[in-house]
Amino acid sequence: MPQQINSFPQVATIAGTDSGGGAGIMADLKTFQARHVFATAVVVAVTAQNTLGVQASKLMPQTLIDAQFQSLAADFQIRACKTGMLGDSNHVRAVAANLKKYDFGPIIVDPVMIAKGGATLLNAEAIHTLKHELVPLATLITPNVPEAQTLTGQKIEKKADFITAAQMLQNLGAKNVLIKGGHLDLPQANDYVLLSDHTGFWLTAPKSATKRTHGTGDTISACITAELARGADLATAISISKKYVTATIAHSIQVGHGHGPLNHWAAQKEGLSFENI
Ligand SMILES: Nc1ncnc2c1ncn2[C@@H]1O[C@H](COP(=O)(O)OP(=O)(O)O)[C@@H](O)[C@H]1O
Ligand SMILES: Cc1ncc(COP(=O)(O)OP(=O)(O)O)c(N)n1
Repeated sequence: MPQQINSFPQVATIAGTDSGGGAGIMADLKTFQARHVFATAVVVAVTAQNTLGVQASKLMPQTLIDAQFQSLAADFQIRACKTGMLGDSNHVRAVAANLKKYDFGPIIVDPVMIAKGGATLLNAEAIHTLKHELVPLATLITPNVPEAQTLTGQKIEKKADFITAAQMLQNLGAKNVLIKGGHLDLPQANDYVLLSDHTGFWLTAPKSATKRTHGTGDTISACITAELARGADLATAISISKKYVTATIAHSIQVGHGHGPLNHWAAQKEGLSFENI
């Protein structure tokens, strides 16, 4: 009898590494593993980083970016992918060109700009390039409040501002929008979702009083990528991912001396299976 080939959902992160293990590709890989998908990665940048900040970083040569995409496309069936730290204009352009060339399924664009410690992860010129060349390719864009404000010019303070900014991001070409509200000084972590059919909904969770939030944006976007690859519809993938990131923040682990990393085992710790968190 021929051996049955087990097709396992395969995903890709296209982003930067974090030597401290809390954010970027490292957070993505931990999330993918926890959410039962097979993780692959295109390394765009390498950072020397820990929970105290980014000490150094370097962007990969563009030929190596192209080669990594080619390697993945030649051997894997990538069902969904996400982008993170892209560094500069040329690298945003190179990633956009590869995402047009290869079908990696739904594209989740996390428009990472500044690390929690304040380091710039996307320069000013690259913001313009991202807005015009990568955002139009996005199945879903997942900015935090400062990133959404930068991309739209819309100040975000109250609920109506989230809705206006989300509509502006759709006008830039993103099909669906998730604006994450974790940066606002509120007792709740409120996020707003605007879907391609123009319906919107809020996601709300209690805000944990902790500074162990390094990699929250990476984790929620990686979880959405994983859930889409496993077959969920977008609204369900986003709702599951909000629950997952909330659990990883609420059950924090003591690692490092600054903005600590999340607990990617949190769902298991709560006795929640990967299907029903
Ligand atoms: N202290 C917190 N407690 C609970 N949820 C949080 C907390 N901080 C952020 N979140 C949630 O984590 C996700 C990402 O957070 P946010 O800080 O807004 O974006 P980013 O990590 O990209 O800067 C969002 O769902 C947000 O609501
Ligand atoms: C390589 C790399 N990518 C992304 C980030 C951003 O992480 P962080 O500052 O914790 O913010 P969120 O992931 O929560 O948006 C990074 N620091 N390094």
